[in-house]
Amino acid sequence: MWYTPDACLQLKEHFHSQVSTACQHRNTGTAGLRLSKVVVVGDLYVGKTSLIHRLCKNVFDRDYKATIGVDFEIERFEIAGIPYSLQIWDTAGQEKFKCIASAYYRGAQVIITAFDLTDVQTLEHTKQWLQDVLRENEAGSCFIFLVGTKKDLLSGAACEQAEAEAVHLANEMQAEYWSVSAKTGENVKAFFSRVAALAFEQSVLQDLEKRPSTQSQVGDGDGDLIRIEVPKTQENKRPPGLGCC
Ligand SMILES: Nc1nc2c(ncn2[C@@H]2O[C@H](COP(=O)(O)OP(=O)(O)OP(=O)(O)O)[C@@H](O)[C@H]2O)c(=O)[nH]1
Ligand SMILES: [Mg+2]
Repeated sequence: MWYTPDACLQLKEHFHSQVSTACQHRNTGTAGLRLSKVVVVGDLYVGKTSLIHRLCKNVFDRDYKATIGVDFEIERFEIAGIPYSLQIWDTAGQEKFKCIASAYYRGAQVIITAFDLTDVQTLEHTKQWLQDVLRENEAGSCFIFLVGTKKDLLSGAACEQAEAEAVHLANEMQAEYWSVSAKTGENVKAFFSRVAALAFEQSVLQDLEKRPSTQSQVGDGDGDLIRIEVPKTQENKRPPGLGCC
């Protein structure tokens, strides 16, 4: 299993009843128009850029090109019939670029701490990466994921061992654990679809809370299964002056 109940913080299969009702009535307010900010951090060479490029461009490049500072991609999803987008910030793992990248940590709704499944040191460093991002955000306001990359390079006992250590650390970090391969694409869409679903639900709930109380009483107590489709089209935008030397 790519993620286990042990490693999963949100075991529920359904949206909050208010959210599913709001979706049925196409009454999700401005939530569908908003972008959720996702920040991806982790040591250099763990595969952050490769993971994002697999999702957004469906490509894999064997050659390493270090990210300089930060870069971002926007990926559109459709969740319970409502369009929803993630703005995914790809940060540099190299120490010398850390001060540039950390300027973009603020306002993260989702934090993805990535490590290389074949390099245990990169797992050990994820706690520090997480602390750095949390320092710039309100405590308890972010979904946290621990993601093991390069799953294609491990199998059998070595894989089980690495995953067990990761699940243990994920529990300490209050993070949900996933393992992925940018090379084969394994779990990449499933993982980001889950990220999008959780961010979407939170955004809709926040939107409903802001409305007058009579309007927010729309729940009928029944939830809908979370249904997500990753659309074929996407739009990639880059901030001026970023993502290049
Ligand atoms: N086999 C395998 N190699 C991978 C995978 N993901 C990334 N790589 C390779 O690992 C190297 C580093 O990948 P990047 O995505 O550039 O790493 P990064 O974390 O963005 O590195 P920085 O930008 O320096 O922080 C590249 O040579 C990739 O081809 C994977 O899933 N499987
Ligand atoms: Mg990179």
